[in-house]
Amino acid sequence: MTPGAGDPMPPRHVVVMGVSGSGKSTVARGLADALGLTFGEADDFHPAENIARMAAGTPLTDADRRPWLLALAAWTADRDREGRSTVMACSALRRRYRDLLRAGPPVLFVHLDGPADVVQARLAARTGHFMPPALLASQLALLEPLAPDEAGVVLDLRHDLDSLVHEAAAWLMTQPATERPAGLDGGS
Ligand SMILES: Nc1ncnc2c1ncn2[C@@H]1O[C@H](COP(=O)(O)OP(=O)(O)O)[C@@H](O)[C@H]1O
Ligand SMILES: O=C(O)[C@H](O)[C@@H](O)[C@H](O)[C@H](O)COP(=O)(O)O
Repeated sequence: MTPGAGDPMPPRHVVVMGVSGSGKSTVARGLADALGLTFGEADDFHPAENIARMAAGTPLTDADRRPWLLALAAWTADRDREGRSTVMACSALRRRYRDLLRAGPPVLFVHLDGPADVVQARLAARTGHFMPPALLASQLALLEPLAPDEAGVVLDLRHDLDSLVHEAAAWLMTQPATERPAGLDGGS
């Protein structure tokens, strides 16, 4: 595999996770820019029906999410085959969702966590996004924090963007290359 620009090591894959409004997209973009990683926005992978459902104030079901999560894992596997490291903004609220995201190449998680009132205020101030602030309660109810056996770190979403990017990048530097399952072909 040929490493891409700014990619001295084998490809690595990061998912910035958290509830809607936690700052995933902002931090993931910042991290991608800082480290020269390929950025992915999970919102862009939702079929139109999922977007319409959320915009109408109805939380997605696990069945709604499954094909979406599989498409995200396939995108990561494709970039991996190209030798590109990635960072994706994806809610990844439940362990079973993260298991689907981990189905191909290994994935490291950066969970942006913090008080609901801070997130609620951010959602109330955010414009031009399909996700209604009222869905935050369902997202918080669904959220399963990273378990000790999941490769990841929890960062305080109240920190400013530069700090969060530095914290995430510093943590990534401490992570050894993850062992890959024998015969890994990127999940296809
Ligand atoms: N660290 C931060 N500090 C202050 N505001 C932030 C921070 N990160 C994101 N925001 C703002 O909060 C809102 C939600 O961020 P966004 O990245 O869209 O969250 P998500 O992708 O998790 O839904 C946006 O308006 C964004 O500009
Ligand atoms: O699984 C879900 O319920 C959705 O994917 C949701 O978690 C996601 O957060 C929305 O796409 C809103 O987009 P933002 O998270 O960017 O607000």
